[in-house]
Amino acid sequence: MDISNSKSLFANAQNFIPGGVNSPVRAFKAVGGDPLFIKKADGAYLYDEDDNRYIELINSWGPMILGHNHPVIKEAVIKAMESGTSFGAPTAKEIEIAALITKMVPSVEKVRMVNSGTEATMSAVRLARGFTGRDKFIKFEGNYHGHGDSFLIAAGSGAITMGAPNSPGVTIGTAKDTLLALYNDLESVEQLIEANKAEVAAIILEPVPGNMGLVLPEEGFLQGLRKLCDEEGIVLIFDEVMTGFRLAKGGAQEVFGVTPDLTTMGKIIGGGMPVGAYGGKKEIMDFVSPVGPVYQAGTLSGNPIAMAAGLAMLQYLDQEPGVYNQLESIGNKLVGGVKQSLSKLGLNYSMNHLGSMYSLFFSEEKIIDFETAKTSDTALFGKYFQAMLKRGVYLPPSQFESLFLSTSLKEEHIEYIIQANEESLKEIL
Ligand SMILES: Cc1ncc(COP(=O)(O)O)c(C=O)c1O
Ligand SMILES: N[C@H](C=O)CCC(=O)O
Repeated sequence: MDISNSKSLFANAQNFIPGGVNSPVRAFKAVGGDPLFIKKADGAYLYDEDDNRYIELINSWGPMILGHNHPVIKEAVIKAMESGTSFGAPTAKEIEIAALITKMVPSVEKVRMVNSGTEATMSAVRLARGFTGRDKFIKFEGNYHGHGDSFLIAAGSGAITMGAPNSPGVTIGTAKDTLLALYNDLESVEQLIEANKAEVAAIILEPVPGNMGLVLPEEGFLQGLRKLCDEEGIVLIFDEVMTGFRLAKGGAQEVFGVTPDLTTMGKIIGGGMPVGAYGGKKEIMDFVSPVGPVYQAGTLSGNPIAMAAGLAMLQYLDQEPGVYNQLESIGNKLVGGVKQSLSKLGLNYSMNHLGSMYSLFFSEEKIIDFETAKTSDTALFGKYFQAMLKRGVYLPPSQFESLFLSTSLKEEHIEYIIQANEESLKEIL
């Protein structure tokens, strides 16, 4: 495969951009080789600067749930562009999207739009602190909530991929208020709460973590957290930046029937534009400025182009019959095929799957948390990644990320991926 244009662009990019990329995981450091520079994308495909075509299994890290360049989103963006790109003033579309979010995610009674998932999680924790008058919060090892200082402690995603789950630059003062629990381990949470009685403002978690590879909550874990929060006056925050509008209209909270106090959203909510949001109970959300004392603002928050894209995306997901069944069926077929190949080849690698998200771990352990995720053979994952790429399948370039499927994957794509997966496994083992 000729990737000479990507190679020379990457060499040049490194002169002007740290590591040549605007987000670390894109640099392919964990899997070797040079990153591909992407020229365009359409439906299930990405095209690089050398005109190679790849089937998409990242989908911009989740947002492109309908595939790329979907006509509904494209038309909404073009139409919005004709009226100007930013006003810094309220618009009618902001009410429309906020109302639709509250309909799709009933625990969200009021919502504030921001520009990224990072802003959403930072703002939600600040709000929980302001609301409770407490300073500390609990997060889980291997969960990723964006790059806010207080989250870069035992963080998943690019942080663990780059070998820096605890980032320099985060002060001891900040870090001391982040308490670390073990995912799927209620006892570890109870101990932290006991040791920090009446000091914990919030528990924040990815209800279905996708940033240490995909991990599923064990029976009773989310319910147990809800109970603890109720007993201790702690704000329960579900970070649904990945899972929101993906696992179901109402996200992981709908799938597992557990209601958080606050929810953070991102990715799909912007239809591919930079959007995040946080929302939840009215009594908590009314603590946000200008009605309440907790400050949070944004020059481009609620940007009209971004709102048009997000609204078109959410309306489609809300109204198009069978869209989540379609995603479920794509996921089941693909994962079923990959599992068949694993057993045919006598491999016991672990797979976690839910709806349109899955991860194949190069580990024979059941992956239930950060410790077990880290048993994966990341060097072997790197070889697998390259073998798939060579066959035109674009995976997340890290073992510690989930794959994201889109409705644009048709039968022929699924069959091709299953075949490529089997050939790749044979090649690397
Ligand atoms: C669960 C989760 N929370 C927060 C974030 C941060 O979102 P963003 O990258 O839009 O800042 C991400 C992804 O990066 C995420 O996966
Ligand atoms: N896991 C991250 C977000 O979901 C990956 C995106 C990034 O860090 O660039």
